[in-house]
Amino acid sequence: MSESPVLLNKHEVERLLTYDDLIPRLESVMGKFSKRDSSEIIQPVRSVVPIQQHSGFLGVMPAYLANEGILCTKIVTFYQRAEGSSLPSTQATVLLFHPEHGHVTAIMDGEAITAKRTAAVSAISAKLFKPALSEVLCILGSGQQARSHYDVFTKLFKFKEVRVWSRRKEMAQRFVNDLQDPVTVCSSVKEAVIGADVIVTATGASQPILFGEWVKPGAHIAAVGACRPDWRELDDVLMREAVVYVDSREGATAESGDIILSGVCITFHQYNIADLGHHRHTYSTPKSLFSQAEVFAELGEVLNGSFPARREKTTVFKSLGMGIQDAVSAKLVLEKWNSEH
Ligand SMILES: NC(=O)C1=CN([C@@H]2O[C@H](COP(=O)(O)OP(=O)(O)OC[C@H]3O[C@@H](n4cnc5c(N)ncnc54)[C@H](O)[C@@H]3O)[C@@H](O)[C@H]2O)C=CC1
Ligand SMILES: O=C([O-])C1=[NH+]CCC1
Repeated sequence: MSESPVLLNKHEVERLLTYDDLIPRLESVMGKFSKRDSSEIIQPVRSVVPIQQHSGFLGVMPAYLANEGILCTKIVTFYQRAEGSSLPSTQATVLLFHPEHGHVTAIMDGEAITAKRTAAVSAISAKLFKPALSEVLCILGSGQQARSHYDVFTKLFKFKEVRVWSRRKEMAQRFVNDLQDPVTVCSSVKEAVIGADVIVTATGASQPILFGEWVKPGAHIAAVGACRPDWRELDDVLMREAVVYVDSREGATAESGDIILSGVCITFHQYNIADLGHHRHTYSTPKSLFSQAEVFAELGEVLNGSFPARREKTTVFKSLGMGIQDAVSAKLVLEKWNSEH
């Protein structure tokens, strides 16, 4: 009979998962994923069940990494919370399985994994795409992701100034009060982003909050929120002017409102020639005046050398989150735990 699974709470996962260990594993797995070798990695696009009555979603994120012997799934819920709600908007549990026998080997908190792996992947994007001279970091949002992004970005890079903006100024102030180093609290998004070299968007917004006209040419944007096809954080100007990188092309096509909606401007009608008394033919005019923002490459395609990092341009890394990122994180946590027991 199989042994009982190891159970690890948020505190344990937070303690065991370090950015120094995590970043090289994420770089390696994302590079491999982008080679699309299904004998090595299988990761379908996340299945999402809307919880309409409560403005929430349940997502299931499985992944199998054959060569590393990792079989995993994360189960995550995410909600659009009312302003001032004390409930977390993202909650998750990660399960590791024995790939050969199929039983569960570990059940662990997924909130810490989600916060750290997402921020670590954004930091990898910044390593590759941020301008060589990056002095100002701007974080939009003041929740869990904002905090993990602050932690890893200030650990890996040296900024002269860090700015934060949140919907309610007191939330940005509370965020800053928890930190050791000085951070500027901004009253508007515009004030926060003007002149910034690196911008993190980590909000629950469903309409654009970051406008291209405010963004310094050559800046890098790590866009973490807007994980639904009808949600956005970034406007059309920014999406069309920037070189756009994504974590997974399939995920971006299915889930990123910033990409999917970026071209939809004017919709023309379809009409049927039979209406005009001729033979029956359906004619349709172009659906939109502008074409959609193009995805230039996956982060993994840059990591594995198939595409360049266009650091000289304004760049957007559109992150949606991937099961493989959770899988390598969970494996790392379990390895560390095993080494202590
Ligand atoms: N790309 C990825 O892999 C992941 C993305 N996410 C997404 O990142 C975003 C942030 O997640 P958490 O930090 O966990 O949430 P959180 O609830 O801890 O923080 C959300 C922040 O967004 C702000 N916000 C909410 N609605 C807003 C609006 N309409 N306009 C402007 N600001 C608004 C809140 O005031 C708060 O500062 C969410 O959209 C979440 O779905 C979360 C996990 C992974
Ligand atoms: O990757 C992830 O866990 C999530 N992305 C959007 C909400 C949760």
